[in-house]
Amino acid sequence: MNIALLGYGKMGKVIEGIAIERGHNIVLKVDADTKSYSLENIDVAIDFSVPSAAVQNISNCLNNNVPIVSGTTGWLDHYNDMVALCMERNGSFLYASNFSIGVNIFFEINKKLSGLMGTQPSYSVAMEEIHHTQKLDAPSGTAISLANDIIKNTSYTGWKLENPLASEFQIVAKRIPDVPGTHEVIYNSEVDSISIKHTAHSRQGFALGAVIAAEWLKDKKGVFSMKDVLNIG
Ligand SMILES: NC(=O)c1ccc[n+]([C@@H]2O[C@H](COP(=O)([O-])OP(=O)(O)OC[C@H]3O[C@@H](n4cnc5c(N)ncnc54)[C@H](O)[C@@H]3O)[C@@H](O)[C@H]2O)c1
Ligand SMILES: O=C(O)C1=N[C@H](C(=O)O)CCC1
Repeated sequence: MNIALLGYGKMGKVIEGIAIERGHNIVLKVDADTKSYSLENIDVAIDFSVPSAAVQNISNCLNNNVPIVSGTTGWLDHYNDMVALCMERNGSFLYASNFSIGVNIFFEINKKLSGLMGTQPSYSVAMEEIHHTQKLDAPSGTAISLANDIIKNTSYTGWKLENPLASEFQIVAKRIPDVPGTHEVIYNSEVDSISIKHTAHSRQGFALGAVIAAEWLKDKKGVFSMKDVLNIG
């Protein structure tokens, strides 16, 4: 496949290596200083850029009939607009807050556990996410995905980074040098606690998942997530 990388930072570079290993060509790299570019002859674009650029990058692909895989976080207020544009253009759009297989399995465990805990009022929930110090958004996109499933399955109405209301739970976002991504969901009662935790050891899992998603999306039309690629959940 001919791949365009929209964002050539930490993730873009790891994705490049994996895509080449899997026999693909990186024919375009777009970064903050790119003045203009053409999407001609691109089979699929992969966007790992910055929150302020994601909507423009995704729209540009959809408007040029280029399938787009997006892993950028921190722009989801505009997700429904991108879904609408994809439908209007009969395009191909796949977003995932986390492309690693392990986290997508973790998402399913979180759904199951929150379903069980939803009927246990003696437990309260909290979440902790840890990432490297260059991360622009907090909490992480992955933490927001986990939180949305907890809210669906329990009586919690929302989350806050600080000072949650009684009906909300706290997401603690820590920034520590070089941490690729750790997420923990903790249920606490007077008598015990249950926690589930995912620890990424590097960016390889995110990047491999994004390339697999791009291979999967290339000849499909519609709006998808990593659940569709992995056929889980
Ligand atoms: N979904 C996942 O699995 C996953 C995994 C890791 C990171 N991420 C997300 O991916 C994004 C990128 O992460 P990173 O660690 O590579 O960050 P990074 O800061 O290392 O790289 C981002 C790159 O985007 C470039 N950029 C800025 N403006 C741009 C524009 N208009 N068009 C294209 N590129 C532009 C920057 O110059 C930079 O090189 C973040 O939002 C992060 O949260 C998602
Ligand atoms: O390094 C990052 O930034 C990451 N972002 C994603 C998120 O916000 O959940 C995935 C984990 C790494």
